[in-house]
Amino acid sequence: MAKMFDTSLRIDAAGPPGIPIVNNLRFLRHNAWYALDRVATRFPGPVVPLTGGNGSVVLLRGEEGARAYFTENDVFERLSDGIFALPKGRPWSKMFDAVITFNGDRHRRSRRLLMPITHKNAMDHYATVFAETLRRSRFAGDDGEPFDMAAEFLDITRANMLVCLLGIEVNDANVRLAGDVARLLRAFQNPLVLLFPSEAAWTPHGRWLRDLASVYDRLELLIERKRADDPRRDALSILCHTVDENGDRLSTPEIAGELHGLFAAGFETTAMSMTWALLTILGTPGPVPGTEHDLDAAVRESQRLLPTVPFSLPRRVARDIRVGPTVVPKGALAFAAPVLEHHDPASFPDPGVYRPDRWTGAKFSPYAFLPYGVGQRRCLGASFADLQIRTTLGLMRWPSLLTTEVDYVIRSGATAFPGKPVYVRTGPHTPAPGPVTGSVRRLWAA
Ligand code: HEM
Repeated sequence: MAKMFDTSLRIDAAGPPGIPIVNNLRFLRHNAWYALDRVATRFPGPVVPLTGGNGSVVLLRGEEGARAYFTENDVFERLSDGIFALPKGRPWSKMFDAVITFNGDRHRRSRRLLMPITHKNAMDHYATVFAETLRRSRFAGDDGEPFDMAAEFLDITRANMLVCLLGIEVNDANVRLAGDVARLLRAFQNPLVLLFPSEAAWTPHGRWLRDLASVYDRLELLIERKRADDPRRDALSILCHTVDENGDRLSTPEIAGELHGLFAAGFETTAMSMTWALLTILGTPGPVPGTEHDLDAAVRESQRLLPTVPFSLPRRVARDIRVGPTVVPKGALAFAAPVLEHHDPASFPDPGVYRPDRWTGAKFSPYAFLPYGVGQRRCLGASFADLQIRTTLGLMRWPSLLTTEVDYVIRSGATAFPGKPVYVRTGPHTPAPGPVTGSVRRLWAA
């Protein structure tokens, strides 16, 4: 914690001054919108000291800021254990042993050994699974009963992760395993789990450690079985049988950590990207996408307008670095904000307007459109997610939108969810819904 509140870090960025500690507390009291609404717009340069008055938490923005943030990986280091400086070597540490938290050579090695899971042969297999999962979903029914599209997409992506990532069928025990994996990370954000680290079985922390051990036991058992089995096209089998040109391979505990990370990074994000895409398609008057090209443009435009990961995963600044006129101090906690870049009128004229045709023949800077980040740390599952979104929406008969008041809520500081269920109905089409209202309109203006 101490590092996050290092209000002694000096920074000289043009913009209004502030009182260091008061501003740090004010920043924490608000949700992430605070940075957008109140702070970022008041600082003109590529470096925005989010806490005002000191350099403990900074936002890097614009072409110059985003380029430094996403390409200077040896300076902007991914945090290994969330934003809290937790002690190392504890039972939970294995949860952070994955490509998503590694830096330097360790990061490069993990990425190299994970890459085969997105090779073409595997992707062809995944596409077949995605189509089959959609066929079994409520989107393929026509009973006319309303259902929550976000919840249904979560079921769909969970099933796809079980079959494509772990290579196991969708049954009760495996769905429970997926739920337990997802809960581990959520529990880590519960202050009761973190602040009272008693290992007694009845405490939240003790329960969490027990759950953690049980999840990792199940994953390691699965890995051992896959190693003994013939190679197959699911990602876990590929990882178990991948040996690089130097004879290097991931060990069983390493694969378990990676599976946890891949699941945590890919399950809710993909479901919410599909939710925002379907919402913008159904909630915009006019024809729905009729061709692959139209759908691709609609998905990109929804990812631009309502990004599922509006703020990047935080980095710690490893040494002083100059970005534009400002020196970002060593020790600062740094963010980039794809949502701000996506709404920069210099890159996207009328940024609040949903306009899929802006993608036809257009070329945008890789630092302006960042749904998956960019550079050496770009989302490792981006092609898996893209294929899943386009296969699922591409094969769907469009339902009707019933809920039109939708809030854009950032949960756990990372993923944007609708605040409440968003109901749709399949079957014969009902009249077009009224205009969509709610806090999504702060980004989706017209
Ligand atoms: C639409 C769905 C998804 C979105 C919007 C998304 C977005 C992101 C973003 C923004 C980052 C961080 C980039 C950065 O801070 O530099 C990231 C990293 C990552 N994502 Fe995704 N992601 C999605 C799906 C997936 C899937 C399906 C998987 C796995 C199967 C996955 C695995 C990862 C991993 C492993 C990283 C860390 C990469 C590294 O640090 O080298 N993601 N993702």
